[in-house]
Amino acid sequence: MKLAILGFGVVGQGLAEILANQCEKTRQQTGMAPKVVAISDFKIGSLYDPNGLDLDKVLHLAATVGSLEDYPNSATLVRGLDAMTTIVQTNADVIVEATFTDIKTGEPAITHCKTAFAAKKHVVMTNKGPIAMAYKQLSELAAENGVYLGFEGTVMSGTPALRLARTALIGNTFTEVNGILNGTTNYMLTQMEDGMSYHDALKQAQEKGYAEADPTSDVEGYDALYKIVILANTVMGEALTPDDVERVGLKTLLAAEIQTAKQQGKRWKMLGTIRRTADGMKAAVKPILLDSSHPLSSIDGATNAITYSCDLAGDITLTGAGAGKKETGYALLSDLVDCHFFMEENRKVTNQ
Ligand SMILES: NC(=O)C1=CN([C@@H]2O[C@H](COP(=O)(O)OP(=O)(O)OC[C@H]3O[C@@H](n4cnc5c(N)ncnc54)[C@H](OP(=O)(O)O)[C@@H]3O)[C@@H](O)[C@H]2O)C=CC1
Ligand SMILES: N[C@@H](CC=O)C(=O)O
Repeated sequence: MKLAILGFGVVGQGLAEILANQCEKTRQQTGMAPKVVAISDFKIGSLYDPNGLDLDKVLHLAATVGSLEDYPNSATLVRGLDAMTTIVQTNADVIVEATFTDIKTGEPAITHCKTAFAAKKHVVMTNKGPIAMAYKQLSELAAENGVYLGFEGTVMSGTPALRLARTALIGNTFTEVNGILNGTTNYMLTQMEDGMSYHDALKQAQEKGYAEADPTSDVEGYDALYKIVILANTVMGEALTPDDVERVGLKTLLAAEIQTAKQQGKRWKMLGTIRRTADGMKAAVKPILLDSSHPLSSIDGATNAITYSCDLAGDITLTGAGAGKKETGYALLSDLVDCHFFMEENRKVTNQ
């Protein structure tokens, strides 16, 4: 399995660290042996070696100088390829899409996916744009081209919110889904309850790698809105679009309201909701005041939680990290394992 990583920020480096240091167990359990052949990043630079890159050297340069310029030259090393050229011209068979989530168009990541599929390459991604804006089209294109499309990390990072619903809970109809789906705002709300200012709480969330490159996406609720759209499309089988979701940002809440609620044993949470109603699907992302008895009221910090209301299995709540370097890197690893099994299955069928 030869990987090209597009976007080498928090998440791309998170995956690379796991592959460099903690992948042996996965190899023993699954037989998967991934090799990173290319990295393409606006900020840190781009490298391609068809024989594989030395991840220890790459990660050291990223951590110390923030640039790949000093990576040692070799006869096979190519520098400076942009994302599209990396997809088309390298020998990678799996594209890892970890670039910027554009909340208006989903581009250029949608084009990255389409280009990869046309070149018969698999895609795993944490970028929410393509799945929120174009899931149906992309999943059909992947199937037509016989390639894998993985997107577990787009909702709740390394906590398997999508895989749980799409595999373990199969056969249920989800009547309602409620979740705390944005780590940044939940972290901010938790800090603000203890008196921290909005700006300091946001700054900390950014420093910890939770926030989007443009944190407006987090605080105005667009990031959670995208996740609601992804859940509706991929888990509930409903073709919801971003325009169908009511959205209210965190800024509408005053710091005093947050602290007063806490003194009354209540908590404000940015809640994402999708409900099947007699009038169709109703979806929203907004701050809601929860009683302490509510199953989502105790969720602190960058932790996320989701409750699936299932017609057969009842209410099932899953809690775990909603953002973070290692956690989101792990989400990509879990998709790579799934992709490895998909590739193995294809190989068996081809050899029959
Ligand atoms: N951080 C997290 O916990 C989570 C993040 N995600 C998603 O994963 C993706 C990556 O997030 P994260 O690593 O935190 O973001 P970062 O901003 O840390 O890293 C993204 C990197 O990609 C580069 N980049 C952007 N566009 C391109 C492009 N077209 N070609 C090459 N490089 C590009 C950026 O460069 P520059 O800065 O110069 O633009 C930056 O270096 C995002 O889509 C995010 O929504 C999903 C779940 C959790
Ligand atoms: N910015 C997002 C990162 C994961 O999707 C968040 O804070 O949850």
